[in-house]
Amino acid sequence: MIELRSLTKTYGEGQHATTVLDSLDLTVSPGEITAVVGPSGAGKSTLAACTTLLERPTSGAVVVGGRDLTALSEKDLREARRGIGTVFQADGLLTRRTAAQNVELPLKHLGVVPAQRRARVAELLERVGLADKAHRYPHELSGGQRQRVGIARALALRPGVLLSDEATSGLDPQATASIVALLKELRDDLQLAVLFITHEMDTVVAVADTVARLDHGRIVEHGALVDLLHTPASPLGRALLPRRAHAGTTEQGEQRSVWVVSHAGNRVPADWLVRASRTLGTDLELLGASLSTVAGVAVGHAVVGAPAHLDDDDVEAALIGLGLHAQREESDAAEQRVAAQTLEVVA
Ligand SMILES: Nc1ncnc2c1ncn2[C@@H]1O[C@H](COP(=O)(O)OP(=O)(O)OP(=O)(O)O)[C@@H](O)[C@H]1O
Repeated sequence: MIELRSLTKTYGEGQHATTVLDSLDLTVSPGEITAVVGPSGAGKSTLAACTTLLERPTSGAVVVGGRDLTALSEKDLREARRGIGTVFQADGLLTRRTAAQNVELPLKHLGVVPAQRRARVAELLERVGLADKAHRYPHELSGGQRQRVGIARALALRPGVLLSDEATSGLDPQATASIVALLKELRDDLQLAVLFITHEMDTVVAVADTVARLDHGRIVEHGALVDLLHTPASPLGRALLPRRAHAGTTEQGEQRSVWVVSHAGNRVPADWLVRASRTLGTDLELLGASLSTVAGVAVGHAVVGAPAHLDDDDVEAALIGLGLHAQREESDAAEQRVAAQTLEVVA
């Protein structure tokens, strides 16, 4: 478990002081992946650096396994840091060492005897699916494989916490998916607490149990991924599953009302569109959808067009009656507002 308590980082002094992390509180429990997202300059890198105490926080506590790292002497801190494994965007592997030798490094530094080192390295490479690549050099591995070696190395000293700072950024979708699957396996098998810092919203939806949005050094939104995706009013939920704008007229020029529909829970019948159309006595039109299953729960939204002659209250009642959230899009301006909000979060 890792707890950041009232973490504050201020650079400079007096008039020139800039507070980059502002009394930030965040807890990641064992067996949980928490993603931290936020626009450029929000403080994500500073958060990563302060979590490992590579940067000293100005105030606040970083508690790992019950110990406040900020209160330790340099010697004790070196030892306590072993509780946090780190993986960064640049894999940081030594180019003239093989995968096995790279994974072995932290064990060597710690003075683990050779026979034990070999056994542990073999176990770690097996764990990340690279047992057959032990003697390859980094340039002989793909980006995703190099990142797996980095993860194996981060796990060498059996940390309880894994800090991933943009570890999947720059990887292709397939490699990202394989790293995401590996992190989930490690979360479950080793009960790791994973702090996953990223700017990639797709990856957040694939990997996170909980999500925190960082803005100007503060956590401005925080919750279970599924809850955020089920809350149409949540800027983070919208940024995680952005929607496209749809016109208020059909291709034939007929007026229609446009509704954004999302699952309010898990009890929505699969044929909701057919049922709502039947209730209203006319076909609703599916204009777009972004639906998926996260942790066994249907999430996402659909955009539905209804003929203009229908009463808004009737359309809303038909959709809500099926366990859906339904919100009528008022105008193009409303869409632009949503798009702007989404960009603000993602940018
Ligand atoms: N050493 C420093 N001295 C002064 N200001 C700094 C220092 N390091 C970072 N900052 C400022 O802190 C703010 C947050 O920077 P940080 O790199 O943590 O953001 P970020 O969310 O990681 O951004 P990005 O996604 O672009 O990497 C920025 O405004 C940056 O200019």
